[in-house]
Amino acid sequence: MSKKSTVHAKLPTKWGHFTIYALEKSCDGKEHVALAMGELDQEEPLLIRIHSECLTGDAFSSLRCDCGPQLEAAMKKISEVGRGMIVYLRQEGRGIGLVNKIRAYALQDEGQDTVEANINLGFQADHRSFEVAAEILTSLNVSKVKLMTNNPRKVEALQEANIDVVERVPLQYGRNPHNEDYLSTKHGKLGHFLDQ
Ligand SMILES: Nc1nc2c(ncn2[C@@H]2O[C@H](COP(=O)(O)OP(=O)(O)OP(=O)(O)O)[C@@H](O)[C@H]2O)c(=O)[nH]1
Ligand SMILES: [Zn+2]
Repeated sequence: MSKKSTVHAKLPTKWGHFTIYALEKSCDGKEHVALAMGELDQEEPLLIRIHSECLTGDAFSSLRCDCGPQLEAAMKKISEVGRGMIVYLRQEGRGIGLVNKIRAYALQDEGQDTVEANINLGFQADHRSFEVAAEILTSLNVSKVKLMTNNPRKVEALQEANIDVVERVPLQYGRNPHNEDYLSTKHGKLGHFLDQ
């Protein structure tokens, strides 16, 4: 990714002052975002979160998933440390898009779990690639990280792309009666590290 394809500006938030990077020319053609705080290219590993877009959870406080509380917790942790980055990937619905995610929700309303719904719509259980996250990190000179996630695939994807993941920081927030089944399916079928 060339430097020309990245624009940045100040972004004051509830959790302190970030710099927002908007990335125009990622390998998948989507407009991804990075929110950064502090010096990025120091030897000390950077606390980061790779967050997949969830309009319903991130913007509308949906209780069907855990995305909103995870995003808030990650921004808060970064502000406490004073240094870190959120890589916000435009991978709505684990990569199937918003309309298909709502189709999947409709199937879940009829009793299917999150994986069965994806498969019945003709998609993989998880349609994402995290290659683009590594591309973004590299373009911003980040090579050594502590990764906030419960998803082992994110750790593997960064390692495969030669990003040094020195620690996985668990990010278990936002469990509620509406997302109990969703979280247990993530644990049982998608292999997420989640306390049951
Ligand atoms: N297809 C589909 N996508 C969903 C569903 N619920 C949430 N999502 C999407 O799932 C993505 C978040 O993935 P999760 O599996 O919750 O978590 P993760 O990113 O794999 O792992 P963490 O780093 O631990 O949060 C977001 O893009 C959401 O929009 C669903 O029922 N079906
Ligand atoms: Zn969500």
